[in-house]
Amino acid sequence: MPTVSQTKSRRSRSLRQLVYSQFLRSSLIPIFVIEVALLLLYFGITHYIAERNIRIALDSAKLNIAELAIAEVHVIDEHLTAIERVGSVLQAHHQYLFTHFDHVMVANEPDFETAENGAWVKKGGEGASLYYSAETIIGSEQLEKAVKTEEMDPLLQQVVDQHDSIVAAYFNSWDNMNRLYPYIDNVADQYGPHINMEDYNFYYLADAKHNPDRKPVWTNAYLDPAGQGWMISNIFPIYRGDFLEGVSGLDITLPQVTQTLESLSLPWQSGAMILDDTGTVLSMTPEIEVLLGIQELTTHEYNEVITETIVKPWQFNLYQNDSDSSQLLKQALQKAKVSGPQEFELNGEGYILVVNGIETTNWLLVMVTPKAVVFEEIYHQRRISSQIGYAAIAFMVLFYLMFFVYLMLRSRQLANKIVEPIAKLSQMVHDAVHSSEKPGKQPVNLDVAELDYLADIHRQLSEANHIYQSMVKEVTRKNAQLERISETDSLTQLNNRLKLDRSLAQEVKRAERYGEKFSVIMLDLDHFKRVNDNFGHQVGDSVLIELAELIKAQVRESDIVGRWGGEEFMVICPNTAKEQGALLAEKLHRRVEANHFSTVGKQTASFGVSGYRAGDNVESLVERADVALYRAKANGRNRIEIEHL
Ligand SMILES: Nc1nc2c(ncn2[C@@H]2O[C@H](COP(=O)(O)OP(=O)(O)OP(=O)(O)O)[C@@H](O)[C@H]2O)c(=O)[nH]1
Repeated sequence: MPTVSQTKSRRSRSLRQLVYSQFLRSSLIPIFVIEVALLLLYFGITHYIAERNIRIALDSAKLNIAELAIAEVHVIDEHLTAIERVGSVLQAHHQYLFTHFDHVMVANEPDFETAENGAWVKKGGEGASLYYSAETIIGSEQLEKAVKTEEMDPLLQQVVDQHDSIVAAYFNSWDNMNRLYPYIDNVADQYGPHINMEDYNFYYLADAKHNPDRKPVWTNAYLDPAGQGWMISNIFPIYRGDFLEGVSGLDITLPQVTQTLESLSLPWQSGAMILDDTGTVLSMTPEIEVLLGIQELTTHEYNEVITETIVKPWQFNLYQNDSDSSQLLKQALQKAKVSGPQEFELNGEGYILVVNGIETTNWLLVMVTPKAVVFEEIYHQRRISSQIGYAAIAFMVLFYLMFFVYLMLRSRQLANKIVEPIAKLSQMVHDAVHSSEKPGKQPVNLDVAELDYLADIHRQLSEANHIYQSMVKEVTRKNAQLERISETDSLTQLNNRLKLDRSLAQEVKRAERYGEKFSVIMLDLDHFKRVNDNFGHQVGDSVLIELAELIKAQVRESDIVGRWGGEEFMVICPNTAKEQGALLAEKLHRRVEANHFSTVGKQTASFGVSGYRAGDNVESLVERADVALYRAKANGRNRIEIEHL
């Protein structure tokens, strides 16, 4: 017998699934949606704030850097102006010397000699060194100049000794004389035999053609012939009247310029460089070296004599170097000149570039600031915000998983709480429907009031149903009893005429359908009237009862025996041909004849036998048996007659 759960419809969902899906819809999905929305909001807001902060910080950084750059330019400008002031003193002194050349008196004349290479130099090691190119013929004029310019030495010495940034002070004459402090021991070897002053920038830049205003002039970076490496010079012409006697100068090495640059208080790990008017990097801080991928020139190995101006290689020229970094810097620089601080990107890093002119020299101070440093704090904040966000996501996922498991368990519990009593109730109904047992009177406790109520109603219904079923059974039994009575002869307890008629009809149908044979025996006691007359009706009745039992005892179980009426009986023999029916009649005849009936003694009976023929009905079949019986009576009784063919 299937249980309730087994008979569950396949299309319907179980109550447990229903409860679970309701939980899912009403709790989990809304929570998930809200949490995702909150996270999106969080990330959106923090992103917006960070971007806004970056924009504000960028603007303020640009402003700060620009202001700072102006201040730094002032510092450099002042530095250069201070050197120019020193130069002016030197210039005034040298001009005075030449203006009053005739009156100059020198106490201790130095000794001179012609070096091996033909250059004419001062001996000794006192004051400044003196050099005359071998190409200049040393006459009295040259000797006088060499001697009288000894007057320059104390001031040259003082200038160099008192100013850290000035490494050398000198005077170069139009006829290729060089007087330079500090003293160069091997000056002839250092300069070589020939020097043509007009070939060097530290001379020609100050001449009448390049410097008609006779102002102090700053050279670009060049390689010092005097052996001090890479440097720049502040030079100024020395005129006697309109005649250019020569050019005096102060030397500053590039490392010193760089030192000045590095001493600037640059914010945010900014780098700085000074560009001269040709676009050559005069000096740069290490940050710019990294950016440009070149190393600043500091020292120089003097393997050869410097015979002309040697400027920095083309790689140092921002306009000529075609590397990506140089090009980027150049573009940013040109834009910055027009519209202020510029942003550019190099190797995935963002930078801010600011440029300012250094008035004194016409150079440019370029400051480059990495954005990452400017925004470090903001980036840090953003990283923290992101980390908080990711932690929130992780927490949310964890929480959601835990909540999911919790709700699943809860929903299962709830589903069980609802499902189990319903299943119990369903099983009860199922059992009650399929069981004949009387339902119990005890009320059922299902822990759910509504279900208990339902169960109680069901119990009452079951009780009523049980009573109804009992009544139906009783009625059925009575009906069956009535049917039996209606088909039974009350005297002999054999089948009555009604039952015999029904059986005959049934056998006729069966014979028609299956082609079976069957036969009918009709028997009638002979002269029964006499029994009644002689012994009374009651004795007659008992004779009939005795005969009924006798017949019953002789026939098969499958034969149908009945009282046709009065003292006339019938035996229906299914599946029995007429001939066998006749044999049975014979047997009955002998038994009746042999029987000693109580009170009345011997009795006889007459028999008529007929067999089913195709096309027969009950009437025709019975009539032929009846005719045969009549013939038996007519032929003397106590005999058997079989129907005629
Ligand atoms: N005691 C008793 N007698 C019955 C019953 N039914 C019919 N009889 C009698 O049976 C007798 C039948 O008589 P008849 O028809 O003349 O037949 P018979 O005397 O047997 O003569 P045959 O049949 O010609 O040999 C009548 O006297 C009926 O009253 C019954 O139920 N009980």
